[in-house]
Amino acid sequence: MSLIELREVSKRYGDHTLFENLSLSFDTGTIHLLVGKNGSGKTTLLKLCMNRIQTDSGSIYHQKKLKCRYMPDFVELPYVDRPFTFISWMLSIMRVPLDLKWLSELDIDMGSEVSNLSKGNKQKVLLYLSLVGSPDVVFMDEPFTALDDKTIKVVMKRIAYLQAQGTCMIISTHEIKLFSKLDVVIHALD
Ligand SMILES: Nc1ncnc2c1ncn2[C@@H]1O[C@H](COP(=O)(O)OP(=O)(O)OP(=O)(O)O)[C@@H](O)[C@H]1O
Repeated sequence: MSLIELREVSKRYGDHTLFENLSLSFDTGTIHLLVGKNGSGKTTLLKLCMNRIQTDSGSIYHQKKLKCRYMPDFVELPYVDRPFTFISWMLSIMRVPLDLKWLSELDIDMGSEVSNLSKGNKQKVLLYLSLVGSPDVVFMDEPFTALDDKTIKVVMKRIAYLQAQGTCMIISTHEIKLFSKLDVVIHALD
């Protein structure tokens, strides 16, 4: 049985039909890339998969007790704490142990308040929390937009590691080339 299944899902906004009877399944250890032009429905499909928005018809099945993570394309992070305090607090809520090796690999600017971090460093904090531990499913919306080349390599290594551990990742991206060495399923939404 798949972790998540979409069965004949349709979604429209007004008279704009984004998906018509779409059926997809997401299994353990698979990477799915949602690709397509701006406005083609990548974020909408992610939100449907997460049950954050309603379908117009069709159904979405989630295996019970799935550990899911979501990395949105933008979040303000208005926290006065430094990254280490913020991350430790988030991990305690998530009930996931601190992984110092993964944290050091990302090389986050630990000296500034989270709210004052650069865009790339904020994205690193979100990536840390999305890819720490052993989630069953990770949803990521444009996770590479503010990252430098070195960080992209680190993140790709982590994604490959998690895939080997059995994590399913569903990623909206314009950067298909980054995944050329990985086994991925591409969903073209144009
Ligand atoms: N809540 C909403 N109400 C009305 N229309 C919406 C809503 N959310 C999204 N849309 C529309 O649905 C379409 C798909 O939007 P979506 O954000 O899923 O696209 P996307 O592929 O993620 O785009 P981008 O690459 O620009 O991030 C767009 O035309 C958008 O305007």
